[in-house]
Amino acid sequence: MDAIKSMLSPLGMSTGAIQDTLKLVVIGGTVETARRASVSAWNGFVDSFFLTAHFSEDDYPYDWLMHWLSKQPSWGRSREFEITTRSVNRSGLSQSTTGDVEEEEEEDDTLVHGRRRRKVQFMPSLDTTHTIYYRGHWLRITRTKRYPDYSHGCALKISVVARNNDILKKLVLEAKREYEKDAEHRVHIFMADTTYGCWRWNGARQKRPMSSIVLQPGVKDMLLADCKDFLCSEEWYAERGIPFRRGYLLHGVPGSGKTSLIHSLAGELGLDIYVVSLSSKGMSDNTLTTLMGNVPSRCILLLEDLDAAFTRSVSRDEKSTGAPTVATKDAAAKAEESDGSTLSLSGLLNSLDGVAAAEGRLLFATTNHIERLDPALSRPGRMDVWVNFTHATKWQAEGIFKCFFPYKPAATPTATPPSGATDPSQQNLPLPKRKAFKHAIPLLTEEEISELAKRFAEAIPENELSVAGLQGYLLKNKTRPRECVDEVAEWVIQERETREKLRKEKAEREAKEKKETEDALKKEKEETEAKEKEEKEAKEKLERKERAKAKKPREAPKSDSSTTTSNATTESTPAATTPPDVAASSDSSALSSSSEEETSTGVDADTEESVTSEEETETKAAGEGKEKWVAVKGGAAAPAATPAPVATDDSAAAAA
Ligand SMILES: Nc1ncnc2c1ncn2[C@@H]1O[C@H](COP(=O)(O)OP(=O)(O)OP(=O)(O)O)[C@@H](O)[C@H]1O
Repeated sequence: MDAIKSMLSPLGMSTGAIQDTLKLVVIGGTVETARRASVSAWNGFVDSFFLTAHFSEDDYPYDWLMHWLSKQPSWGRSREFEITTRSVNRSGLSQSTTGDVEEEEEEDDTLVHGRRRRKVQFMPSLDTTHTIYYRGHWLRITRTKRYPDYSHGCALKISVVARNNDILKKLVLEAKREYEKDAEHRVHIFMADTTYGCWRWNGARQKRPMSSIVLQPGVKDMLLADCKDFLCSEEWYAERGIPFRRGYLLHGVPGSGKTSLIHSLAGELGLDIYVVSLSSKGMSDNTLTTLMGNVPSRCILLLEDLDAAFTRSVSRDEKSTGAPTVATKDAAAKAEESDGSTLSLSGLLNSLDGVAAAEGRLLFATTNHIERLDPALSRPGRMDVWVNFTHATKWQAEGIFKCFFPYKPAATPTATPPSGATDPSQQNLPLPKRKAFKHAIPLLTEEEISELAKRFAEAIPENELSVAGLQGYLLKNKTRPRECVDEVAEWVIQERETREKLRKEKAEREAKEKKETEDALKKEKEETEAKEKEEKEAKEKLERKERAKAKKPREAPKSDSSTTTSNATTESTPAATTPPDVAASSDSSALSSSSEEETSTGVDADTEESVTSEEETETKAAGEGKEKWVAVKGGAAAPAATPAPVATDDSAAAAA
């Protein structure tokens, strides 16, 4: 210290201030060291005594626990929140604090300016540790972000002081049970993410009752029974060494209920739906194989619009065969370049039943054009059950009418359904009990609704209109059942007219497009031919020039000797030796020299003659012409004009 003092004294600093600074540094350092030591001791304690479980947002247990936590009163008392109006877990169930939003929940069904009022939800904020008491243990719960730069990718960490992990198992099982109980009215949809080759949760939809799907008698029951039978026959398949997979191909006209049936089946069987669009951007064999390998064992895997996978066409043109024509091959190549899609048929087949393909899933594929499918794709083993969907039959029309108009509940409920209507979709639906019915629908008796449904069905032509079309008409008239039946014949006529008009427009459009394509092709052909002709001519010229060049040195001595005699003779030499092609190729120079001569001599015909025709030139070189040339040039402006033909020849030779 004395040494420091003696060192600093010449600088004029007070030793008291230095001492105080040093003391502060020492004290600060000690405190920080103590803090760090205590943190690491605590972490060591936690690590050695706490059991810690991690839950990733990508997986179901995270959802179960978030749902379970949202119901815990202690979670509700937490002092730090994020506020959101979005559903925060896969079930779409509210992630709300208890108490705070009950009032909001009561108003859930009210509409404000025609829109459903949004529910505000409170979410536990990130990186905050919450403590919850559960079955005699204190749970420390922290929600963290796995990738700070991305909005997705949260994780949950739960630590508890316990001797074994029984308490955590109980917690997860309880959370799962509660989640499934609350989510039993929903179907979860997952979409394929081709960029990362993974599945993304896309939403949870209300289950659709099977009775709301109207198909020909027996079809729904057959499918449902087949799916149920498959799901409980794992051992049977294993014993026989058959891969535990089943495929269903739903094909037929658009708007006939293919997708709706799959949704409904998923609800009935309690399965989630994993949707792959094979024509989506970036889809490749590898991505598809990874995706297919990652579907859970019990689920519905849906391949939509199977026929569009390889034509890469978004159009569902009925006339198109889907066969890879030359044009479509080019288009496919271009599409491949632009969207990076490299899916091949063999890649698809491998992903469906290769070694890496998942087992236990129900594969559903839909297509509007079964004739376009490769037989390998639709063979048994890949597609075991085929169902054809047609336009609406009278039976379907009657069923869908009954689904739309509920009847007035009778004082004594009628136990027996109308004769021949064992299918629930052919039974009149009673008024919904759960909520007050908001639409002003005149309530008719069951008999009247049945009667109206029959009349409605009679007016609908068999196998001509889509069920989706009928649904659209009924939706427009959902509060007018009687008028709906009275006006249906008129609607059918209108529909036919509209379809006819659309068909004509389409035909015209196609004819126009065809003509445009043909014109474009014709023009292209003409252009190509003209170009080829030009090239051919240029080539010929070039050959002639080369020939001329080769000829020139042989005649050179002649001209040399003539130069000694007169200028005129010198001029005549190139004219005589210039082959016609050279003359033609150097038209411009010839013309320019001619015009020069023209101005100087007023005679050009002879000059042109001298450079345009081989025969003439040769004749002239031999006799008369030569004389004529000499006479013109020599007479008027021989010295000035002398270089012109030479220059012409030179430039032609230079060009050659
Ligand atoms: N058989 C049916 N029973 C009840 N509703 C149906 C039926 N067919 C179609 N619909 C109704 O029509 C609409 C379209 O049906 P859906 O999407 O299931 O048809 P799709 O055959 O899958 O059509 P696409 O081939 O164009 O995908 C849905 O709203 C559905 O309610």
